[in-house]
Amino acid sequence: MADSGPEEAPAAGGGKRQQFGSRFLKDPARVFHHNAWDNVEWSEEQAAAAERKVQENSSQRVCAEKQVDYEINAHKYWNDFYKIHENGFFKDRHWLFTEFPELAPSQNQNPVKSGMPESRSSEGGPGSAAEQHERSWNSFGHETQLPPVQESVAQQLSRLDIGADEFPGCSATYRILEVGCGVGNTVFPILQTNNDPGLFVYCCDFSSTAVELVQTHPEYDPSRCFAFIHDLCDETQSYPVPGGTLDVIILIFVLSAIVPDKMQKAISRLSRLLRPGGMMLLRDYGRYDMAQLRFKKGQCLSGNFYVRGDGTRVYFFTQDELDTLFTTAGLEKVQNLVDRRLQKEAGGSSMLERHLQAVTGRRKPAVPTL
Ligand SMILES: C[S@@+](CC[C@H](N)C(=O)[O-])C[C@H]1O[C@@H](n2cnc3c(N)ncnc32)[C@H](O)[C@@H]1O
Repeated sequence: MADSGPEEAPAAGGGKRQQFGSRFLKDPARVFHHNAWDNVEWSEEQAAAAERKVQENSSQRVCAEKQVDYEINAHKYWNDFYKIHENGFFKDRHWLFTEFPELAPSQNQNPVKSGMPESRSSEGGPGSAAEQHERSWNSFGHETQLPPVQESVAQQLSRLDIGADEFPGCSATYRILEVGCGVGNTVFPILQTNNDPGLFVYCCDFSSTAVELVQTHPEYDPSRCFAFIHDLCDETQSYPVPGGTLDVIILIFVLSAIVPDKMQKAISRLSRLLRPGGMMLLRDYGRYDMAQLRFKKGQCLSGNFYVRGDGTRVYFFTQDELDTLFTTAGLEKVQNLVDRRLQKEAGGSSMLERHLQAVTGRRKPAVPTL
């Protein structure tokens, strides 16, 4: 599996790594001195070549019958992915805390809140193709004894024997939810790094195999974390927290995995879980990422949406599209950036990789009702 996940660039002056990396290519003759450069712009010819490549690989679409299969069995394709790869991809997320300082310790400036939200929204109440994946994930060991993760959130909550006004993490003062958490490559670094006693981390994925791997991780601690199975496109499933109670929602390479016409509703539902001033953090594939350029004819589902050889799907965003999705969901833009990295390939040729770094957030305070 090729790994185009962000690497650590040495910091300017030997200090802390700067946001989005700081190894800039000032002298083109030095391009082969390092295997990655930050913030490299394409020439007009390169941009035109990328556009041609996408036109070419989009010219033949996957048939309707297969498209339906990829949609209704999406969770099964991801289960198969995790059954094959388990948690075997290792890459430390050094960029997590530099690019998303909201996840680092000492972010909990909120006055101690009661467990209950200001208001409840309708969300409330407990209620190998692998090489085509252009990034890799952290590796975590796990034990073999598995908890009953096939049960719904409601069943898990009833097993916890909590009342209707209580929910996991209800006494926490800083609540983070990661959606599409996979095997916990973001969740565990947060739990390891952020020792705020008021922190509680929720994480979900629609792959039961992935959630099992999180729940059986040796560092999974139910007093600090709640992992559950959840399909972010399923409007009939509720989240295990009331509306308006989350400080941060994280989406890392997950929005791109869902069908584009379900994205807006998914983001809008999530937005309602944020407290006023809460943040939604997203990192995902950008348009013309080299992963997009590498797709072959016959793998395109719809514009800029493709299926990999293992049946998992991926969309490539523009900044404007993300801006519309987030602002329509009632969020105000804090930051929306493209991370442009030039990665030198083993063969010597080089390509540009773009990962969108869109940090768009701060839910507007609710309009007071008369
Ligand atoms: C590319 S992986 C990223 C995993 C994780 N965020 C990370 O960066 O390690 C995409 C993840 O999204 C999950 N996913 C895809 N569609 C989903 C959906 N509709 N609801 C919940 N999770 C979904 C997949 O199971 C998979 O774990």
